Amino acid sequence: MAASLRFSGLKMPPAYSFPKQTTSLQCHSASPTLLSFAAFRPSNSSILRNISLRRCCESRVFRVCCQGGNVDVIKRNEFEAASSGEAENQLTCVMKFGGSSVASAERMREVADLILSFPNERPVIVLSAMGKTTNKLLLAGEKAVSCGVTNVDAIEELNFIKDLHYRTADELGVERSIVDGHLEVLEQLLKGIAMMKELTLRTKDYLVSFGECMSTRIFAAYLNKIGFKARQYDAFEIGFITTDDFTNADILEATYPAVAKRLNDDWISDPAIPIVTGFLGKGWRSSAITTLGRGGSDLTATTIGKALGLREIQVWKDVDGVLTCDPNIYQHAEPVPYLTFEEAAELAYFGAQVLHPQSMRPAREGDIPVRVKNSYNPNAPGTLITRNRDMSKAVLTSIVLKRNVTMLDIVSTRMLGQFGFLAKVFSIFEDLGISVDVVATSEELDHVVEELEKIAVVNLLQHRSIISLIGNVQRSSLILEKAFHVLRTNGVNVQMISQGASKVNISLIVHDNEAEQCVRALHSTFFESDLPELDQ
Ligand SMILES: Nc1ncnc2c1ncn2[C@@H]1O[C@H](COP(=O)(O)OP(=O)(O)O)[C@@H](O)[C@H]1O
Ligand SMILES: N[C@@H](CC(=O)OP(=O)(O)O)C(=O)O
Repeated sequence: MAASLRFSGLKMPPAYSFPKQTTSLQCHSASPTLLSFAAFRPSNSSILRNISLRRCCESRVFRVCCQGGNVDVIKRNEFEAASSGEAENQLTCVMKFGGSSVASAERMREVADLILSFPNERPVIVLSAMGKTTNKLLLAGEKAVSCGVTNVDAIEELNFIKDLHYRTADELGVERSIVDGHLEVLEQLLKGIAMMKELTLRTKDYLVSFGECMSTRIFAAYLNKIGFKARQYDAFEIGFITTDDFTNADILEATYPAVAKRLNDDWISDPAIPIVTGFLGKGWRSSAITTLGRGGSDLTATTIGKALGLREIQVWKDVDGVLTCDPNIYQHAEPVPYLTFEEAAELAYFGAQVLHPQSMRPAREGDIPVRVKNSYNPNAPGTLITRNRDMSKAVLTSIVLKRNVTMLDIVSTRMLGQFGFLAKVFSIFEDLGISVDVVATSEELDHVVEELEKIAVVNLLQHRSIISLIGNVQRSSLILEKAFHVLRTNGVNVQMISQGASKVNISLIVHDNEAEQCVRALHSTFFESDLPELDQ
């Protein structure tokens, strides 16, 4: 079993023997100077080459990564003398490129140039499917359900996908055979769906997996062709173990040591840039391919970052970082330079498409900084997400809109405050498997309403939006004062307000048709005009 140990700088013992299979050690201190004496020495010099000492940027953390063996605390200069040159060979960071970054041969070339423009990095690369391939695969599957087996080869999306991948291989000068097999099996799978006239969640996950399996094969082949040794990995073959919740699986703990071992062992025995499929895993009971939910490649990247104890996780997108609001709603959205893991998680959870909702968890647990960068504009500084940041000047960080939410007004038919009423309400949602702040289909809601009407008067209000104000809730009075002033002058009636338990989020519910206008007005007030001094 791999272990991850953590010491506070002050409490760290002068010498300590770590258990075998230790993969990651972290030393935290309030003062960076205390850390100058904190370093580690392998008691067995044969494992020296698997050890590295790193200072995490922007945080006062030194991280020592090793692979098995006993390690003792020693003075930093001793460590440096002992390990000089050896740590040079470790994998250093993870770079994830989303669909928009690898949408064509030209984009793949640019991404390769970008990766190679960091000669000091030895990155693990995570790729999503090319462009809109995942959507096209799902559409092809839906069409296959009703089109009849003989018509499968005429499905427009199937032909689009074939053409895109063959053309990309041709333009990059790699063999078409790299994706031939996958495209053939994909067509067979669609025929199977047509035959069965059904598309289960399990089949959906297998179906969409072709996107990542092909993009990574093409990209790895291209890097090899231009002289940079790369090795393709299917995540479901290297230890990404998940729950069996098809289309929305969770990563299980066993993933971390398994992935670390496989990638480290291969890197040590035969170094080649690892190119890993994002988004995919293997169900622990079913052994079938699972997916981590839409946008799940971000989670693949942060999982690898934590597993290997890397210095940094980079997610490369088509925008200059996390922005102050969705640029599709308001074009004057600006990049947010710094975020905490908590803010980023909240932002993603409440619907900002830019990050997968679960992706911050491994980064936070491993205390690994996440940088959101623009692959179309690599010089832009992007957003740096870390455990802590200076909040002294922070008011609002970002405004997030989640549309098409249904609001349920539930009034107890029994005496107000009756014991167990809320517990009963939530158990109804739990029994029906519906997340309270996630959009449910009207069919599901019929069941909820039916059940709730046994204990309450229920009023169902559809076409609502949640506007989440992510920021410094120490300043909540100022935020609310400003927000309500803006909304009132725009004639908007707020239908509900709640402050998240995480204390970085205030949510307002408004009618769908007023929501975008609200976001724009709130953005102008909070980001385009002066706010009062924070100590007032
Ligand atoms: N607050 C936000 N900040 C940045 N981008 C956002 C935000 N809200 C929505 N987006 C959208 O998210 C997109 C980037 O996310 P995504 O499509 O998942 O990228 P990729 O496929 O490259 O991983 C942007 O193009 C932008 O349209
Ligand atoms: N291809 C998957 C996984 C993913 O993360 O994609 P992207 O990085 O392009 O959002 C999806 O479309 O959901």
